[in-house]
Amino acid sequence: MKETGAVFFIFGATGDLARRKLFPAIYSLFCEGKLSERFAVIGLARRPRTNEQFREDVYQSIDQFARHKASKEDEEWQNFASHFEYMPLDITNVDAFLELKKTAERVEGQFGIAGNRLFYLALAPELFGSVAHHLRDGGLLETRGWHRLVIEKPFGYDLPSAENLNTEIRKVFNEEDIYRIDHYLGKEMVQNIEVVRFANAFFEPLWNNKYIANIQITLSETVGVEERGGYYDNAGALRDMAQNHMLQMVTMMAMEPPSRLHPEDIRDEKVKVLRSLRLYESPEDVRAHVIRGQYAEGEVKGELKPAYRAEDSVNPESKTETYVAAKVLVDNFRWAGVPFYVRTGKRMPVKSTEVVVEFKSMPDNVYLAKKGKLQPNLLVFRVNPMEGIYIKINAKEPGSEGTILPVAMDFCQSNQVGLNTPEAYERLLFDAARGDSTYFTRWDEVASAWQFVDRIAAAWSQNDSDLQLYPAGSWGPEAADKLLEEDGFHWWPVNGQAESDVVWKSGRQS
Ligand SMILES: NC(=O)C1=CN([C@@H]2O[C@H](COP(=O)(O)OP(=O)(O)OC[C@H]3O[C@@H](n4cnc5c(N)ncnc54)[C@H](OP(=O)(O)O)[C@@H]3O)[C@@H](O)[C@H]2O)C=CC1
Ligand SMILES: O=C1O[C@H](COP(=O)(O)O)[C@@H](O)[C@H](O)[C@H]1O
Repeated sequence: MKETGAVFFIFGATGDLARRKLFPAIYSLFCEGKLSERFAVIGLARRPRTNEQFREDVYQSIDQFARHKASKEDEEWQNFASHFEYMPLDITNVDAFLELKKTAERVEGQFGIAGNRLFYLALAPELFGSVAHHLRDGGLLETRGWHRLVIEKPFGYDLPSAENLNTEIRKVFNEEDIYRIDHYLGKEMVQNIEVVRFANAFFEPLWNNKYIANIQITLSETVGVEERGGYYDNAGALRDMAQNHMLQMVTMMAMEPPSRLHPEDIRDEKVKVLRSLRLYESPEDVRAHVIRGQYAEGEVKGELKPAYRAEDSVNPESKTETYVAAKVLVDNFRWAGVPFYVRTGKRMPVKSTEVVVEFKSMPDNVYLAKKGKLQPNLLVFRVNPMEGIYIKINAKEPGSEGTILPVAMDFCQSNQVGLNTPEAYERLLFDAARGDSTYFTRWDEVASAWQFVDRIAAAWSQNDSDLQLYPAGSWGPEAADKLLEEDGFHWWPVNGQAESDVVWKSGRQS
């Protein structure tokens, strides 16, 4: 990409995603020398903007959200900004795409770009299909370089709508040129799961139902629906987080080692996991294994927050879930009998993404006869906000006669490797531009995930009496705790909460 350059077409350039994630990501790539001088960004949306106004918008977004700071006076900033152009365009109007073609050719001439084009759809999903057709009909796919389509989630509303969307897009783009974003796959520690699993002799041999009791995945957020009430009230936590991010994290934890580090080999292994998910058989089965909740008024970090139903653009009688927890089973040789407990919710007490692997306890042995608390070993991937790995083991209490204490080995990547690791969108944009689709979801993954989720949605649509309200700032409905208690487990605290039993941290005795 660096040699031949590329034009990034950002559809939805005046929107929230572009402002918070995409412009800052492009700026970081620029600052780190990952873009050559041969790049240009064409921002596209309906509202009028001059190039100067657009560059000011980009500056503000970088000032607020980028990890590299910019100064308007700096030559570097001015150089960067000169690569940005804006063109007002209504996606529903095919003639506008003929105009866009001319703009693209002019910009490519100006920066010496050889015809590579990356079309990023930061748009409402209902517009995805028509953009693909209009790109073709407007002649934007006629250059000699590559043409890639980056699509935001959600990819469809259910399996049939996802199939329709896919059919439309595939009329124009080949599967290998479609990059379906799941930004969790761009997170450093999610990518690290593979490495920790497959590059460490003391994990891989234990990574199966003989040694692992359960796996817990938590994606908790303190925010509510913010300005996205209209979208969210239709989607809910199941479609917004579980169908994509949550199930993708299950695949990273459960997949077999790929035969080669090739995108298709890795995605082949991930899709096998999705196909092995046990589908809930009936509405009763769903009710027994999937818990849904919706936040009511409550305090988060000492601040009173309104109920979900009082949020902007949300139906005041909405039955949409803002929390979902489930017991998921992966029916294959490695994972038979190991529950994956997953949960995600808005307005939780902390923002945290964590994966906890709980190992089976040692059989009754001489140490159990001693006074102490033998706890299961835990391996924790801390994805967000701090990045790191935490391992909990049992050890002798110093100075005692064999009393056992749980101790922690805590590798905090943010402290030890350095803060400021690339944001997910930086990695994913860079990968899309260089043609690496490893951390994008292939169509068969999307389809299998919908197949699993559709059973839940269908059961929920029949009867909503199981929707439980939870106060904002709590950990969600109690039924989610019972889900684990019935199996003799409990949720492990996230973000290092309740670590009073930990005596060693970062390898030092405290
Ligand atoms: N925001 C986020 O945090 C996340 C967003 N996403 C996904 O990213 C996508 C974009 O989300 P977000 O940025 O929040 O949405 P916004 O509503 O903030 O932005 C939508 C953009 O689309 C443009 N647009 C709407 N209709 C048209 C049209 N007919 N022709 C041209 N442009 C149009 C709007 O500009 P204008 O009105 O000027 O035309 C605006 O720039 C969605 O698919 C969303 O699900 C995914 C994960 C997180
Ligand atoms: O895709 C989405 O993700 C965000 C949470 O992302 P994170 O990187 O901050 O953990 C969520 O708020 C949003 O509802 C959802 O659409």
